[in-house]
Amino acid sequence: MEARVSQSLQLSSWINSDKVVRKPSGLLRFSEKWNEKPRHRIVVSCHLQPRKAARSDRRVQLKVSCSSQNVQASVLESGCFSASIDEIETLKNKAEEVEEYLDGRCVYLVGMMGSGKTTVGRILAETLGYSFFDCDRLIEQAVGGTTVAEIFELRGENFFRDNETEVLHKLSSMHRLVVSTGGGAVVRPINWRHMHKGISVWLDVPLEALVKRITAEGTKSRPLLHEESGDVYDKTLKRLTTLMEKRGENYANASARVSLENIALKREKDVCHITPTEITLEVLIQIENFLKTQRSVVVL
Ligand SMILES: Nc1ncnc2c1ncn2[C@@H]1O[C@H](COP(=O)(O)OP(=O)(O)O)[C@@H](O)[C@H]1O
Ligand SMILES: O=C(O)C1=C[C@@H](OP(=O)(O)O)[C@@H](O)[C@H](O)C1
Repeated sequence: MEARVSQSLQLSSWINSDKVVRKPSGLLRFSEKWNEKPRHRIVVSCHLQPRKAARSDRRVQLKVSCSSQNVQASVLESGCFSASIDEIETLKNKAEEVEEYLDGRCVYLVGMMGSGKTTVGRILAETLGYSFFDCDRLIEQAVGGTTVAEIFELRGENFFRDNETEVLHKLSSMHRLVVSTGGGAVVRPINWRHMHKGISVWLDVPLEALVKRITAEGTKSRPLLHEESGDVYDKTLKRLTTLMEKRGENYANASARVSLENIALKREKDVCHITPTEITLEVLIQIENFLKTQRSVVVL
């Protein structure tokens, strides 16, 4: 069922769809359900800028929400991002090239908390026609609907990590998934055994940018950030620096690395202005590079 949900999200299949309802506000709404019984439903809302702009300037707000009667709503999550039509086309073309090499293998996004695994993961899944899963949400469900922060507080980090390993184990037997892992999933070698069944990508974001994102969002949902005292920016930076020192080598186990500093250099932009769509494109490029190299090694 998961695969069917994400396939219907492929941009080509819905953006040209006859079922799209156009409203004067510029809102396009597309709703689809499967089977005779309305068990699975997906709603895609797409805001096109109403003004007349050059094609490359027109931006699309994509909002995706999915629900299913037999899968809890938080598994099939909602997301929102903005991209130009040209960017979407470039992403789609790159995804088509990468799919040939990827051959249905899962993609695991790893990286520090706040590195954009969830944001980029959703776009990547949609672009590849894969299903998206967020490990933290799956752990919360496995433990009975409590939040990650509550699990840490009531059951401790080890209990959380055991559940994380179990979730990765289960996901590793599946195909065509993009998985957003928790920032600490890279520490246990057993988790790498599961993730290496697919392709792993490290979203490498400079600490200062991470701190800006996390403090803007609030640190409440991230229990490992509550151990320092003082100003929220300083203590978050301090804690992330310590975690990064411990985990840097672990992240480097990933099949591919996407460095925001490198993207910023390439695009002559500030790191903080690199969009999730630009990062997703780089993820696809790096996956392709890795898989091409792997293929050429096998041929030799
Ligand atoms: N490229 C980006 N530029 C600016 N903010 C971003 C970017 N990617 C993600 N964010 C924001 O950073 C925060 C953390 O992103 P998220 O995807 O939840 O990270 P993770 O899943 O790695 O913890 C969110 O508020 C998100 O909107
Ligand atoms: O870095 C970590 O150890 C953690 C990161 C969190 O996930 P995100 O990376 O999605 O924030 C979550 O798994 C938990 O709070 C522990």
